[in-house]
Amino acid sequence: MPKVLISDKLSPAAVQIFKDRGIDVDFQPDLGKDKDKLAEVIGQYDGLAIRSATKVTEKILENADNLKVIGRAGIGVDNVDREAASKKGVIVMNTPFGNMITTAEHAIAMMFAVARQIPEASASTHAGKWEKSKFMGVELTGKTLGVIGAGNIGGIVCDRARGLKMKVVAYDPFLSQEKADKMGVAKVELEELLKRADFITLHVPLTDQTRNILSRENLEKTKKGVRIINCARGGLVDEEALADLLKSGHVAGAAFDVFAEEPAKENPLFGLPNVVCTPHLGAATTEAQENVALQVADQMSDYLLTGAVTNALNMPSVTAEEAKVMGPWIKLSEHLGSFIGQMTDEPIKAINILYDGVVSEMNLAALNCAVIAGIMKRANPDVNMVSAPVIAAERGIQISTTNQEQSGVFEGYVKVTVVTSKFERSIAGTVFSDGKPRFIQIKGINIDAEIGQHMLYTTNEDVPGIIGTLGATMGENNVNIANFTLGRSAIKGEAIALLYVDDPVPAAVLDKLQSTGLFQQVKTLEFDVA
Ligand SMILES: NC(=O)c1ccc[n+]([C@@H]2O[C@H](COP(=O)([O-])OP(=O)(O)OC[C@H]3O[C@@H](n4cnc5c(N)ncnc54)[C@H](O)[C@@H]3O)[C@@H](O)[C@H]2O)c1
Ligand SMILES: O=C(O)CC[C@@H](O)C(=O)O
Repeated sequence: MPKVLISDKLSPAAVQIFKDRGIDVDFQPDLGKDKDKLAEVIGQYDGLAIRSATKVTEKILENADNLKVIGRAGIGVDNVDREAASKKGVIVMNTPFGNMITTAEHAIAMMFAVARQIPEASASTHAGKWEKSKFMGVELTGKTLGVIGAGNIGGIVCDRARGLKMKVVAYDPFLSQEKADKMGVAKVELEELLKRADFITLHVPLTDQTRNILSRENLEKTKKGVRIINCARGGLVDEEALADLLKSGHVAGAAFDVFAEEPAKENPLFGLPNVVCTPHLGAATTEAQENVALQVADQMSDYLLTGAVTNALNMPSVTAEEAKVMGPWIKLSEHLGSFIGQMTDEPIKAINILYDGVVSEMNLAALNCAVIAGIMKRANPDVNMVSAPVIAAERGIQISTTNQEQSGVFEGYVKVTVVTSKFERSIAGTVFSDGKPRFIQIKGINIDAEIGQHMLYTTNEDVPGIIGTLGATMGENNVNIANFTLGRSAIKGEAIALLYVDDPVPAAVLDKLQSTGLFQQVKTLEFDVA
């Protein structure tokens, strides 16, 4: 039974889902804050469900020998070392939609709060003062809202702001003109947004491109009296520069939910007038927390129990239905990769994968991962479909794919070709109606080989006596043959044999075959047929 650790304060709904799905779950909501303890226990778990308090560092991952999936109940995964997770073969998934409405509403609430100085007016009223003239606000109607990042949350903010009769301008290099028109927003460059906006709200992830996007220089380009809202990530705005501009009166107000350092105990913005701050509450509603907890528990359970992949950031998605239909093709792809990997001692420069017929309509991204994993396992048996593409990219291996309509007698097949500086090698395979993968072509020679755990591959010139020699040598050495497949390029041309045997062929038997002088190549192969 797979075992999952919940190391942050997730809604109890998640615990119930895991239990209902037959997963053993440990709910330890404060463990995420104790990195030493987490590193000590993580090795026991197949899954880790988190919010933002748990930091999944390279060091934690080093100890996570059984971990298969990390599920973030939320959107931002900046608390997970994704690169280290990918290299370790651990899927990282998030719940991109569960808290988007709640967070967008928080941004709108922050905009109202800063426009009307509600927190300060409330504190003053609580204190028995009646300072009516002190808290003069501004209307939102007719004002221009500048939205930086018009994705899921930014898109909802645009929609709500239009409902408030604001003019909306959006800066997002990935927003198409068509989508902007549909949303009723003006797509602008950042410079123009800075010049035009009365309010600016940020909804981008923190990346190398967005870090400090509101730098001192950019803040100085804003309209005098602008108000700035950040409910996305700390680090997007130069907080020192913003504090200076608030003090000088250039910026009229700011509303921040996220800070460069969190938990924020000290910050240049703290204590300044008309700065509204909340402690990263963007996603903190009952509805959103329930949504993300249910989603993350379902997604993680699906993966651990069926292999279905949803909302993964380091692996193509595979639905439960696809996982079922594609299972044998994924296995075949891994075997094809494994054959090539075991046969190739040279550094690989490129991998070309051809998908023909029925398989060309499947989820090719997942099949590619399986081929690459099969190839890479030769060098590192711990490689899986998540880590293999990362390792291949690190090694500069070019991956290309072609898909074509059914071209021959098979309903579909996969052909893998690797290119090294010395040669090209290819192998093709298919899945028969019994759901069993078969090799159907090696080096352009047609065969029909069942795939077993232990196999022997030989190449030779097509002359009489080869079958007898192979059979007799195996028999004399007590190696039982389960299946024997032959193929040749032409009469007296190049010939190959694939033997599926019950036990690994001992090295002494390989030497004996080599010493006959009949074979160009004699090679044992192992396949993970489980
Ligand atoms: N405060 C909170 O509690 C809270 C809750 C949820 C999400 N968030 C954060 O909100 C942010 C946005 O989340 P989302 O779900 O809308 O993400 P999203 O991926 O749907 O949208 C992000 C948008 O940013 C755009 N973008 C990327 N790079 C850009 C750049 N250099 N300049 C301009 N635009 C760029 C993308 O094209 C995309 O449209 C994330 O950082 C997320 O972590 C915060
Ligand atoms: O879990 C939270 O409270 C914050 C979540 C938020 O930052 C997110 O990126 O989804």
